[in-house]
Amino acid sequence: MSGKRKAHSVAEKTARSSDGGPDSGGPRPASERDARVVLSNEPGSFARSVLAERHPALIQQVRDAFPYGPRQHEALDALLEQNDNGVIEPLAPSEPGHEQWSVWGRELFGRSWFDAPFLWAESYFYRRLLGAVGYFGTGPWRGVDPFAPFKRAELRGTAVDEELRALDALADVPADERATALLHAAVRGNRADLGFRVTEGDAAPGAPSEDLVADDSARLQRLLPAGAGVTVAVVADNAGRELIPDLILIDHLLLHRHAERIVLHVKPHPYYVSDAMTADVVDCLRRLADAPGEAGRIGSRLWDAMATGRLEVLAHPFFCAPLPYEEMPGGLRAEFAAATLTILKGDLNYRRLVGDRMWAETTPFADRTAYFPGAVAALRTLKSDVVVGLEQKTLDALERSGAAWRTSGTHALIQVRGR
Ligand SMILES: O=P(O)(O)OC[C@@]1(O)O[C@H](CO)[C@@H](O)[C@@H]1O
Repeated sequence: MSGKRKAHSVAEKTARSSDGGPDSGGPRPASERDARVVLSNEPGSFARSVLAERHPALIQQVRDAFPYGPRQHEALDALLEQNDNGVIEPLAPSEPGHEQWSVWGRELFGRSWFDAPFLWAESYFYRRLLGAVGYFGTGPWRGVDPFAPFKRAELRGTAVDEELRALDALADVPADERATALLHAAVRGNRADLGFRVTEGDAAPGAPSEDLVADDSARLQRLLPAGAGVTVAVVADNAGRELIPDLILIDHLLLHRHAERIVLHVKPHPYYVSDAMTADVVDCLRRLADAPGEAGRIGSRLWDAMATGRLEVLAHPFFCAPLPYEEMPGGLRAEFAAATLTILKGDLNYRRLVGDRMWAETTPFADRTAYFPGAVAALRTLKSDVVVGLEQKTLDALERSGAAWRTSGTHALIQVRGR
């Protein structure tokens, strides 16, 4: 497993010069025609480090976390070998999702994992990992979340205790200030990404160097005036230390009538290590409700909101698909269209929202999200190369820093496109 990645400027120069394409050293293109799809075959690139370092390390962590039998170990060995040196193989016909993945992978099977689009390769890696440990099988490991130990340990940790205790002080802050604080806490919570920590280290959310490269928080709040009786969709990302602040923000929006109803979209099965499923929502609600003080009051209100339907959890299969949101199915599009605002959390959702391409960083966020039904907001810690909507002066300052600002998790953004 690697240590810290080299400063992105080295990797980026390598990546930009390697293919001689529009990204070779010059400014990145804004048009979809020219902005190349992120692949994992660029030497020194972040995407390559994920497949070459993060995935093997993750396989080892999963092996160590469970007393799997010979069958699971053999399947994990095979996945590791494929990931490192082999080619992409289709799911067995007996595997759930075989037909769908046969369509999604028809032009990629037989090619190196590194030559497939990064978004696709990573999504398929997690599907193959679940297959290897029997998650979708008919045996005793069916439905056993291979990432549950990591998510559980994080949720039970003392860091969460401290974050819950801090809510007591926040209870006395004026409501509008509290809203801004909770919005920023939800963004900082996105650093709590267990997959990210496999190679980037244990960066705690809210580190002092946290810096917003774009902040549309005021515009977001203007979209949700009190008493408007609207529905808000929240597309969750990670469980634990990200989902807790997300739920606290949701409670605030419901309590102060910034939303009459909130739909929380989670993953239908384990994904990207710490991505939240319904079981993780329940664990977080229990963690809140069992806590003393303001956290307990929040937990009780959210529990009641679930009972009355003001808070509803949905788990659409599309959230584990290797596709951009531009290709979302009609039913999900209708869900988002019915919401006054859809808030997407996290880095992967951002990549799927704007398109996993090396866009010019100043490409307007509104351009890249024009297809999305209704107003949309992204709350994201930067943990991968894709970024749009930056002002030129912000980009120049970030580039001058020479730091790996795109992938280190030290910077974040709140970007909004109104209706
Ligand atoms: O969506 P999240 O949890 O904020 O981040 C997901 C992530 O850890 O996985 C991908 C690379 O492995 C990147 O999108 C990002 O680094």
